[in-house]
Amino acid sequence: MENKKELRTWLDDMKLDHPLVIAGPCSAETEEQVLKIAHQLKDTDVNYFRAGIWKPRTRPGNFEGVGALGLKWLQKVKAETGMKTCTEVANAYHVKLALEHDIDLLWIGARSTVSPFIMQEIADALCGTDKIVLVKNPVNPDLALWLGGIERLYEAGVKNLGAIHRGFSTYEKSKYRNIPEWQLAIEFQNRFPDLPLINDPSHITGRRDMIFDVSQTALDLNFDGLMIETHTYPDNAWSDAAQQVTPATLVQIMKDLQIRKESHPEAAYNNELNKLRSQIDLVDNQIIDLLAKRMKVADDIGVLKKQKNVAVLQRKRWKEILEKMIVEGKSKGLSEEFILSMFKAIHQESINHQGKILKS
Ligand SMILES: O=C(O)C(=O)C[C@]1(C(=O)O)C=C[C@@H](O)C=C1
Repeated sequence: MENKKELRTWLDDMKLDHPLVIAGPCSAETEEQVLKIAHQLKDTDVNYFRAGIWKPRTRPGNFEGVGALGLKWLQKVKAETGMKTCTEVANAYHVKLALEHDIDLLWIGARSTVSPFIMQEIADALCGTDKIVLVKNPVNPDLALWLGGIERLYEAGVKNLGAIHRGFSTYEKSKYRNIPEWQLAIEFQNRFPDLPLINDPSHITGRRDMIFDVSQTALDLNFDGLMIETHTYPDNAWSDAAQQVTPATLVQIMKDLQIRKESHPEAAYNNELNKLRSQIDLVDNQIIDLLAKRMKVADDIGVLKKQKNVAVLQRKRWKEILEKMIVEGKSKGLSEEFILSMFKAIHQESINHQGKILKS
């Protein structure tokens, strides 16, 4: 699959003056709940009404969705409000039922994207459909697996495609439910700049108070839309209560978000920008020179270690460097997260260099 302008035709055809918005409850609970939320979202920026019908849960015993019955409620939503509808599908049977109930947009969840077998089954079931199909990133930060899932759909003749960035599972403690790994989303855009990319701040944050911030970051990174879980009574939701917002909050979020342009035609702005970019280029070259210099010292240490048969990894020294650099970085306005990831990468390169020397 190659990038091409036509990949975003379905989105361009909507002629929106704001990012695409998909909203609605995490789970369809009752017909009354679904319709109430839909009516509250009817005259807002929301383009697609979402509701989970089949809910993949990490452990058994939690609410697993109302099943096919919920599709009838979504049909009612469309009939009563005129809103387009969407839901998650996780196998060929779900696809068949969703298509039979004329669901307008289907998305494939993170736990399905990880499995090429399931993705192929879903792709075969969707063969040739003109419905919009969005693929969430797999739970692990694996860009090839994510793109591979989308490619299976493309090869099955699904042309109205897109992706949803919902963050990645992590073993490390984090303020996020699923860490965003923005770099991966940027890489995704580098590979497929015209494939619509939607952000899911609800699943990234797991907390409603962080949804605005993550949404703004996504828009600043040129995402095409947002999927935000919305419930009339978020605290009483049957699933993911902490991350849902009320329809009124959603409206406020959409009002407060700054939608920025990709560029600006003004000459003065572009001159100033180019001057600053030249400075960045200069500093970037200095960084490379300094890194090469540091690596040369690491190579010399490698030679010493080889002579005396000493191990590459020196945990105590490494811990000292990290601690010192975190303090140093903080005093210069650099976050601990940044210092850690940068120095971990430097250390790894140093280890790779010394490893080669010791093996030579
Ligand atoms: O101090 C050392 O022993 C080194 O080899 C240098 C270095 C580094 O790059 O800073 C590399 C590997 C060790 O684990 C610790 C530190």
